[in-house]
Amino acid sequence: MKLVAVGRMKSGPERELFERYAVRLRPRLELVEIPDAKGSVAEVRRKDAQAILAACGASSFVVALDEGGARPDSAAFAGLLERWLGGGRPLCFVIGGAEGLEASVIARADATLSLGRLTWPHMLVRSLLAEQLYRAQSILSGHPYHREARP
Ligand SMILES: C[S@@+](CC[C@H](N)C(=O)[O-])C[C@H]1O[C@@H](n2cnc3c(N)ncnc32)[C@H](O)[C@@H]1O
Repeated sequence: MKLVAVGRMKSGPERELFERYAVRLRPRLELVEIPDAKGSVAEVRRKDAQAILAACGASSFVVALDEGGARPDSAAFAGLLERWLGGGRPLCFVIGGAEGLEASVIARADATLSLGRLTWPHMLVRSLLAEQLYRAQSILSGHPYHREARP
């Protein structure tokens, strides 16, 4: 699995939180960071989009993290992840930068994923995604990390 994300994560609490979950993931999660682009909002989004889609590759199953995307609960996300991994195409998650994702990325994406309607800082989205991937993996393997306590 690959995570293509805009910006470089410095060492510190955000990186530690991401790595806490990322190191436990199987298959491994390869992080590909796209350097911040310069220019107008439209230019930044276009440059980001080109770099993101090139990093994912033409044959990948692309999942774009987007506030307006699909909102599965964690159990449903685990089911989706199982299906995506079993689909035979390289799986590539995508997180935009401060200016967000260009519409071309959403259009190219094979699936979208929302972490709720609130806007999260893009560096934090990496950690949230890594945690949900770990939770999904735990659900699929029957590991007690995920507790289904709601009635
Ligand atoms: C700071 S946000 C960009 C906000 C920007 N104004 C926009 O309209 O997209 C940076 C990236 O984090 C991700 N992101 C932020 N909040 C999210 C959420 N609630 N669900 C899914 N992805 C989110 C998206 O990939 C977004 O492109």
